[in-house]
Amino acid sequence: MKVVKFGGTSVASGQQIEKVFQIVTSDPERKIVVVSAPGKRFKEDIKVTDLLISCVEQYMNGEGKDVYQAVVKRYEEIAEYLGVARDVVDRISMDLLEVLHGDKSNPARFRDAVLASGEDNCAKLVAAYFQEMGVESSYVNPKEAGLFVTDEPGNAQVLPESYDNLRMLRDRSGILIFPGFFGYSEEGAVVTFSRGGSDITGSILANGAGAAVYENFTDVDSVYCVNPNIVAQPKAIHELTYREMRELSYAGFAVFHDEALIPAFRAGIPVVIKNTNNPSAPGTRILSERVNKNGPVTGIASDSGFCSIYVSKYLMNREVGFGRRLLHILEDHGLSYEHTPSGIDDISVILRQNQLDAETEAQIIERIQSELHADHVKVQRDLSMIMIVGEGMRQNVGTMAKASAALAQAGVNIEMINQGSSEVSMMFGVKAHDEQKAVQAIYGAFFTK
Ligand SMILES: Nc1ncnc2c1ncn2[C@@H]1O[C@H](COP(=O)(O)OP(=O)(O)O)[C@@H](O)[C@H]1O
Ligand SMILES: N[C@@H](CC(=O)OP(=O)(O)O)C(=O)O
Repeated sequence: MKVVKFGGTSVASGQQIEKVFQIVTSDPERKIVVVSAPGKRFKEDIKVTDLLISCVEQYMNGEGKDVYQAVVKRYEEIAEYLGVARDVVDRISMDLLEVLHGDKSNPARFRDAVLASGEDNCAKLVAAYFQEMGVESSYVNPKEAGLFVTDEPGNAQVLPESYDNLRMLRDRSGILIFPGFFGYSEEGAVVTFSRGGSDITGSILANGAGAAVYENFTDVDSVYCVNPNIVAQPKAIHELTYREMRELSYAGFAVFHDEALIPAFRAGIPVVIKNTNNPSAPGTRILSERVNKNGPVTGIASDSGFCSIYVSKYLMNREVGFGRRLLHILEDHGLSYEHTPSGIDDISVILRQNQLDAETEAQIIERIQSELHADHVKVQRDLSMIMIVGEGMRQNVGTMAKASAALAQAGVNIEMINQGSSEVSMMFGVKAHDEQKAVQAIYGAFFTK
């Protein structure tokens, strides 16, 4: 049995959902189908989830209804194209209106309820279409199926008991259409995963239901060794380990959510990334182990929006607890960090800069100076992190030298280097305006020579 997930681009229009139908019904093993909310139909289009975010703002501020109408229009157009009965869309528009008029006393909860409706309504529509096509199928609600999550709005994590509950899905007949992106807290509230989280739902279901494989359908033939929006027609990756993919997704490969690997990995279920628009292409397989047929580097990922807090103090190396006290200050301000490259007398803490407003920055600098007696504290904003990943890097000498030489040749100044302790990754920090140039230079050094 297979669990199959279709991303936003795969359910963006009636034409796309026809392809979904063909793909699902062409293989009797494809039994559990996870869908996202309708995504972009063309480059400048707006995803339904993004429309719903605007809807939340409009309804919180008591403004107009035009975004609500734009959301309903997306479902209307899909239903019309597919010939789905009008009352299905009427129900969708009434349900969404009810959510929008619901309790707003907890804005994060209200937001999650509205955002989750994007996938929930899409699953209802797809199930109705499959039924009209004469295929036994049903919409499955995550609460009824037992997908329970932590009560962290916009950032839920699956609760372990969900896996046993979801095993029961195996016994249901027909094709099950399951909305991605959200589950329910133990108190019964809708809570979403982080953005792109329908990938996570698919992986949880694959684990719970004991699937033989988790197929993730998107709009590219494979995972490429570099973001195709940065390098034109990059090399395709045919096989990756879970560890490589987790590092690459975490560092910027938006094609698959980094938190979606663990549930499949724990159950040893292979993940296959495939293209809805070209389903016969073999795609990319993500497995526990692979034969290393490529060079030391498997992929190069990058992401912007980071800042670093640089702290120096003479004899820092001898001061027991310095790092702990520094991180404790960040913890007090509710900040999470990504990396901590360090030297003898200095340490940098890298964070996502959207967490650090000017006021928090000033408070933190003041505390580091007064409580830790640092010699120097400096915050640098607008950094990008570039991650080079590959299982083959463990046995290879000179990867760092080759990458830094490529950056020097391209005129990119390296702000910091961190050799990942996992031994399969290394990271370079550069100024955000150098990100593309840096990725292209490293790609050139490892993949075109
Ligand atoms: N290394 C990569 N390989 C393939 N695609 C990538 C990579 N990095 C970024 N992407 C982008 O990820 C997109 C697919 O992810 P996403 O937009 O979330 O699709 P979906 O609608 O299926 O969820 C691709 O169209 C591509 O632009
Ligand atoms: N629709 C949600 C969840 C998701 O996974 O979407 P997509 O499959 O389009 O990445 C989002 O936009 O975040």
